[in-house]
Amino acid sequence: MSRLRIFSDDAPDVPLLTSHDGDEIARELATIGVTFERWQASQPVSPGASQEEVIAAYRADIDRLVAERGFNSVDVISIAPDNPKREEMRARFLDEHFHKEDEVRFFVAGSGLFTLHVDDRVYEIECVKDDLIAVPDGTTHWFDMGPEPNFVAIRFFQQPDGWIGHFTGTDIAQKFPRYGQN
Ligand SMILES: CSCCC(=O)/C(O)=C/O
Ligand SMILES: [Fe+2]
Ligand code: NI
Repeated sequence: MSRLRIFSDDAPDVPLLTSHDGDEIARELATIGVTFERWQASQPVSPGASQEEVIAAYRADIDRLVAERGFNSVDVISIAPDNPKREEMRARFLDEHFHKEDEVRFFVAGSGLFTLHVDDRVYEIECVKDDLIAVPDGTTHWFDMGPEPNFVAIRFFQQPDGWIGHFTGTDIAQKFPRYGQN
């Protein structure tokens, strides 16, 4: 189940709000310019589906988003718990960073934990199957796929070079819960 927790950035142990309600999550995130939606596949997506099959199942929503936001490319990233590179893949996103484009991800399967740092608040969002999150460019954040990562996600890119992270050098991400800690 999707979950939003909001913290003060100096109190990682005490959530100010916890919600599993999709409409409430969308409302809270909209206050910081983040879009949260739930999408339904137009046809079943089997566990071993190709990129093309995954994209075809969400074609209408993908086309809508591309028309609204002008993306240049769309790809599918997939990681299983036995991936031999899982530790380095996890580590890549664990520290606070931002992008010079919106970070837009749709979870076709599995889950992951996005944490956004906006002003003096921290917004932790557990995204699960069917969740779309769009984080505005410049928003400082980190992402934890957990020690046994398991997700398939569609990524949308505006810039031609794909994923580029700008790391802030802070240690705030280490002070907040890792995925699955609570
Ligand atoms: C679900 S893909 C997430 C990894 C990523 O691209 C990123 O920038 C996390 O912050
Ligand atoms: Fe990111
Ligand atoms: Ni709960």
